[in-house]
Amino acid sequence: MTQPATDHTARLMDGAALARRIVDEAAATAAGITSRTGAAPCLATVLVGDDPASVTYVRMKRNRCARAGIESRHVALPAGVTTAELVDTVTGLSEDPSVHGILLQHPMGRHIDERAAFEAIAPGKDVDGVTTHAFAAMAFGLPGFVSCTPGGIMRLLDAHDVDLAGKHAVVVGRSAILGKPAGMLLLGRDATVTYCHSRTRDLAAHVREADVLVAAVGRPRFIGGDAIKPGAVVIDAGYNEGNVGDVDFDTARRRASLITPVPGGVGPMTIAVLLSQTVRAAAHQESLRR
Ligand SMILES: Nc1nc2c(c(=O)[nH]1)N[C@@H](CN(C=O)c1ccc(C(=O)N[C@@H](CCC(=O)O)C(=O)O)cc1)CN2
Repeated sequence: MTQPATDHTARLMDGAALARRIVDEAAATAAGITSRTGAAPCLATVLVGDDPASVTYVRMKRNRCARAGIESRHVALPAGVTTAELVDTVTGLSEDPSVHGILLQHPMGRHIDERAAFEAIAPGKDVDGVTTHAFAAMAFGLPGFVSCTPGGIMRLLDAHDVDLAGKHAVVVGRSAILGKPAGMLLLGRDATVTYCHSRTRDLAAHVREADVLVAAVGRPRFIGGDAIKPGAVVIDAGYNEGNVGDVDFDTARRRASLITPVPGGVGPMTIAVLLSQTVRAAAHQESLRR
């Protein structure tokens, strides 16, 4: 993996192109389900409040669904909704046989118990991989739905033939739907995983040791390229305002062997995995009804 640190530019991992292929596959599966059952796979999207970034992400998800022949049923709740009301809404969708998958957009507001809200999603409809059930299955290496961004990261690594066994993967960030599951998935592929976070001492020293770096802190250009090990694979899962990642791309690409751009890297993969898992959920629910 060693590369000279000068006169070098990393190869881009084109998440947008790979996402298009995954969405095309999902569209073909959706078409089959629709012709067999007379009803398209259906994703319920639940949005609390009107945070502009969340509004945009949910709109993007619904647009991609429409293009893939997946119905999306949107539930917009006021910012002041209580946890109990949100749980009731999600429980109703979990019990509705015409809904195959549920997406509850995060963040939901500081007054909401997000864990309680996520846990109201029936495991079979948790196409966003946010429940304890999904996390445990993923951690044990059992089949199930994975959290979409970490799932997208793994698909990007596989598409670029990145061999993870024995490699040192450093995950910067420990959120329940990104950093933590990303580290577990890498561990499941025999990487040696270090988690770093806001209380980590001398972050740069850890980053320097990373063969594979996953940046998921949510702070623009937080990780400078100078700390990146020459030849490292750099996955930037940051989605900060202005489409800026967590890694300083211009300096990082001079040292990395492979790097995801922002935009066009991990972001589109997140949505592609959501659609792919939605049609899988619909196909599974259809098989149970036969
Ligand atoms: N319940 C969930 N909430 C959130 C998730 C999630 O997976 N499940 N992820 C993030 C944000 N997110 C999806 O919700 C997301 C972020 C960015 C993108 C994306 O495609 N970005 C583009 C650029 C955006 C643009 O063109 O405006 C890119 O990187 O190319 C998709 C999804 C938070 N919440």
